[in-house]
Amino acid sequence: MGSGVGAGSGGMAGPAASPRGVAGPAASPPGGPGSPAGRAGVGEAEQDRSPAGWLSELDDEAARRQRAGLRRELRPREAGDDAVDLAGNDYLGLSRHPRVLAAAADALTRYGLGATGSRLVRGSTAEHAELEAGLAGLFGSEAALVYSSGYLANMGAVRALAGPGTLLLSDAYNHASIVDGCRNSRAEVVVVPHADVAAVERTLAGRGGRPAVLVTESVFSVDGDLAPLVELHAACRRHGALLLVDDAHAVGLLGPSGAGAVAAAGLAGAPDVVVTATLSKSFGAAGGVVAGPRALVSKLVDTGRTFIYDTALPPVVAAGALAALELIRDGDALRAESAERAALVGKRLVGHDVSEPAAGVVSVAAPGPDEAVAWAQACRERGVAVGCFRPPSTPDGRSRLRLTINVGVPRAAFEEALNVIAECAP
Ligand SMILES: Cc1ncc(COP(=O)(O)O)c(C=O)c1O
Repeated sequence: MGSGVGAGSGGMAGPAASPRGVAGPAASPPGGPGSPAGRAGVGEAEQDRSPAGWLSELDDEAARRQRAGLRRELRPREAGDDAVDLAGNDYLGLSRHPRVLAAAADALTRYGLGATGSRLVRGSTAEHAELEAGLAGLFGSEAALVYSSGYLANMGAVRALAGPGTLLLSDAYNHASIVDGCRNSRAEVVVVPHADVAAVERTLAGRGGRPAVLVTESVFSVDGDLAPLVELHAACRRHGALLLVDDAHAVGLLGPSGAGAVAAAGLAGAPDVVVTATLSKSFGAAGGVVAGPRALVSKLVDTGRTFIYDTALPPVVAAGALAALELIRDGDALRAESAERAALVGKRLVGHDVSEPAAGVVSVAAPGPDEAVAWAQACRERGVAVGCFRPPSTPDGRSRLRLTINVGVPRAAFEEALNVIAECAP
């Protein structure tokens, strides 16, 4: 494995779970199985193999994570939680849209709660097929395949495109699901500096006849910046490499009819571009998708382990996502509102280092991790939920609040929330 992919996945330290998978040196929880720290606590002396010994080892690991500031807390959200949501990913507010709920309720009575089996056994319904056709239409691809999560879609797509003998380039800020897909592929993985076209070009120039694939997010999940897709694609074309783009944070918000950043870049349907996305953000639902050539989808159905050996997305969710897809296609007004609100953040938080939002994610830099935590906590106490990111979820020196634009929040409440943030983050 090349440099960097071993840096870890799913690192998170703040109150909110990190959507990012590669986050610098400490991203792998210390004490993880097989890690030096994990072994150190057991000691060089005889290891206690009894159940009690194992439990005490787990306690030791937890204590080490506590000391390193890596304990995470699950905070159940109650149905009536009236915090203004600037932390979730329900960008278009569709998770509660009446048409989405009606479609899901109807499917619930027809199919019951679960899919009852994997897609190839009992889990495929007309709703899945319709959703796949609709998503292929949205992305302008020949075909699309729905997964039970975006995580599994990314794992499956990377594995299908890259294997032993492939040179796999992965942006340094890619999501954990991509990082894990890279590890799982057994390709030679090179982590390229974030959004660095020249580094991609240089790395591809050294591929020496091997098949090569570049994988990147479009809109990055923490800072909300947009990868230079046109330039990255041109570099890939020059070197005969494939481009795999995770459009999770752009679908619904960017591009014609909300088709995403790949479509906005004029790359929809390009034969050397594959798109993945999740239905858990703008769709307000759950599930993931891989969109690309029919031959790729056929390979995924025949051989993709994260597709074949996983219980299907529940039909109730597929039906809700299908209704959300229609709303996304007709959602120009929602997209305009989202863009307006995103632009408002920088204007209201004057004096702060606010990122230039490409879509629905805006980050506000904090001087350090303690300030980021204190700001987020103060906001929460005043009824505003914001994301808080600090190392190891972010690189050192890049602690920040992550604000997401949810147009389901009434405009007045959103604007008042910005005032609260300005006061809580002096
Ligand atoms: C960029 C990106 N890709 C993939 C995923 C995984 O999607 P899902 O939550 O549907 O598994 C996420 C979610 O956090 C994400 O932010």
